[in-house]
Amino acid sequence: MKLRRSMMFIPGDNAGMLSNSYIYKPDSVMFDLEDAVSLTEKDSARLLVFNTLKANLYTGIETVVRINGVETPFWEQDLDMAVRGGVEVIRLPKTENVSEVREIEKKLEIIEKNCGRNVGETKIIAAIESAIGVVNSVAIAACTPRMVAIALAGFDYLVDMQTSRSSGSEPELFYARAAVLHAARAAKIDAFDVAYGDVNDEEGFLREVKIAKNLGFNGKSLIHPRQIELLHKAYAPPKEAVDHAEKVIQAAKDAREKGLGVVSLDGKMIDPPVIHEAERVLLLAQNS
Ligand SMILES: CC(=O)SCCNC(=O)CCNC(=O)[C@H](O)C(C)(C)COP(=O)(O)OP(=O)(O)OC[C@H]1O[C@@H](n2cnc3c(N)ncnc32)[C@H](O)[C@@H]1OP(=O)(O)O
Ligand SMILES: O=C([O-])CC(=O)C(=O)O
Ligand SMILES: [Mg+2]
Repeated sequence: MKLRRSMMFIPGDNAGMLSNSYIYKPDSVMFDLEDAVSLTEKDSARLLVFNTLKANLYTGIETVVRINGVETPFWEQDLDMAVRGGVEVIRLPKTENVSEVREIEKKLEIIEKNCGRNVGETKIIAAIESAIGVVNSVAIAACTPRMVAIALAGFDYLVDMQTSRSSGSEPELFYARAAVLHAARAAKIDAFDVAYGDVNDEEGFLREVKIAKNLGFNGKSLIHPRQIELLHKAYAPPKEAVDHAEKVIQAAKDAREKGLGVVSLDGKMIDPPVIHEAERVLLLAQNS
């Protein structure tokens, strides 16, 4: 089980941020070659990100590269560089349908073979940034074992929907959040909520984190290190939940040692999903 609460964007052309952001300890870092990088900087950013990956600075932090979309002239070079650099996950922006993922998969397989990596080793996260992406998200989430998560990307999505962010309960994101989350859960993969753009608005950020957490998202895409600790704290399980999870794991262990198939705790049956949830709670507690 892997924690994916915080995935922090780092612009791929910012050498300073690329070289020291491991200090902030997000669960994942996302080196961006897409919208954070201007057209004139695409080539130099690609090289900078390659050197960053090769330098192995981000031990214990999942590395993700957001490549440019398959409709651009950049994506094949982005993919080649990222895989050769040893990236763990490719984030595909503005994903609209399964055929785009298939194109990425085909190319990934060739690059992995060429550079001696295991075929299938490079994972994919599809970012859903449009109405058509939301509609197709069930198929996108389930289309390949490489897919480890899908992410809702609120900025582009709301432009496509011809609306903008409100504050409060954000009805404009409700359908997309619920749809993307169901697609992820049906495919048994992780789900990321939208990035929050106002890095100085702690209250607004936490309000949004609460919505995402209560709906069931694993975490959020982030754009500033200040958001990491706030997010991790909000996802920390309460003490009662941790105590209960410890009891569940102990009861399961005792039953296994006694050779019992059925586990019970305080008269209640403990089944595999309950044990799985207890493991998740303990993992969150250990890392918050
Ligand atoms: C719609 C989309 O596509 S969103 C995804 C693409 N966007 C991005 O990638 C943007 C990522 N974020 C950023 O570039 C920045 O946070 C900005 C531009 C929003 C604000 O940057 P700043 O004004 O420098 O913020 P601030 O002064 O508060 O930064 C404090 C420190 O955090 C660092 N920092 C800020 N954001 C980041 C980040 N995303 N990653 C790593 N370090 C960061 C700064 O370098 C600075 O470090 P220092 O103290 O060592 O100098
Ligand atoms: O992918 C993201 O989280 C950010 C983004 O591009 C968007 O919201 O349009
Ligand atoms: Mg976008």
